[in-house]
Amino acid sequence: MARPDPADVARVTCVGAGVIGGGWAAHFLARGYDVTVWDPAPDAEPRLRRLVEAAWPALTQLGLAPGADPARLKVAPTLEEACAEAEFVQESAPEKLELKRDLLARLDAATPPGVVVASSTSGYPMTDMQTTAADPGRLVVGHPFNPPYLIPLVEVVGGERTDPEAVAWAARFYEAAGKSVLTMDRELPGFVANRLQEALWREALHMVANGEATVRDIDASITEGPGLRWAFMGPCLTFALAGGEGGMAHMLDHFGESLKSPWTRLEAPELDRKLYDGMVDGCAEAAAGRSHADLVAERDQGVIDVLRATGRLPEPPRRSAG
Ligand SMILES: NC(=O)C1=CN([C@@H]2O[C@H](COP(=O)(O)OP(=O)(O)OC[C@H]3O[C@@H](n4cnc5c(N)ncnc54)[C@H](O)[C@@H]3O)[C@@H](O)[C@H]2O)C=CC1
Ligand SMILES: C[N+](C)(C)CC(=O)CC(=O)[O-]
Repeated sequence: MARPDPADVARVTCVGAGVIGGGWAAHFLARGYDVTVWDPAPDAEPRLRRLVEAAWPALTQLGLAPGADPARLKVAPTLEEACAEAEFVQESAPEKLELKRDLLARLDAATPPGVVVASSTSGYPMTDMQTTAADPGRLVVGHPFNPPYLIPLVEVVGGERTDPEAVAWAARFYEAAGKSVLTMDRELPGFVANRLQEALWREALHMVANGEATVRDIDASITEGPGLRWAFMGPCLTFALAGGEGGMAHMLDHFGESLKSPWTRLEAPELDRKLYDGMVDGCAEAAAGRSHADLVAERDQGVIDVLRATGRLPEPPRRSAG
């Protein structure tokens, strides 16, 4: 078994180098790891290097590990070469169940025995993805949030055939890599945060589909409203304060009944052409001329400012992982 101590990992492999795989690569590079990436798309490498370059100013503000350098990013020509010396593998391929199943089995075959392989899946239970791997025991979910180089949370959970030791190892590894870990002891599609986000998202889509609110209204209702509180106090404690000095007990006595009135729609709306175009056009209008790169820079600075303002800037890494 070639599973190093989580704090001693020096070489990480990222498979799939899109929004999330590229974001993971930037995070691990900034934390001083040697990062090898494999992605089958012909344009993957220039896309990845652009993403890392765009992320680096934010990462520099947060503090780089000694020796951290984008030059320590290597792009491998094959999956097998990418995994041959990996001490940890993060899979971030498209969210398609069959693809994940096949890919995780290939990663398992190509990675040294015992090394943990984590999937970035947004919601598939590992039990459904680990069905064809020869060693399903080392396969875990490590669900990040975009961008993984700034949002601390990663949700960690195993499947029915995952070795609990691999789950515990992954949690310790992510902590050593500067993440904030929520370890789940059972599987739940969508884990914790995406179940919450999806409920809100379904409702947003219904409101746009029905012409009840615009994309701008929906975004402003969060950024000018509950989003300000959620950055530092979750929905439960926030609502406990809605009960005044009576706290959550008074909140439930007062507003419990209204939960039964049909405020929200739990069925997803049909994603027809009209809704699709309404969301795409609404977002273009809300962007108000800002390019994708502008929005990424604005978001990155915003996250750093919120972390700083709420006293949660991560400790800068003190030593190189390599
Ligand atoms: N976009 C997001 O906000 C988040 C996405 N995730 C999860 O991360 C994973 C990746 O999503 P994104 O980065 O958004 O997708 P993406 O579409 O930006 O990137 C996917 C990458 O995978 C590559 N790819 C295609 N086939 C592949 C294969 N067979 N093996 C390896 N790589 C392959 C593509 O070339 C592409 O570069 C998904 O499981 C998704 O659910 C998790 C958290 C947030
Ligand atoms: C859109 N998404 C469901 C893929 C988002 C996530 O999984 C987490 C995030 O970054 O919000």
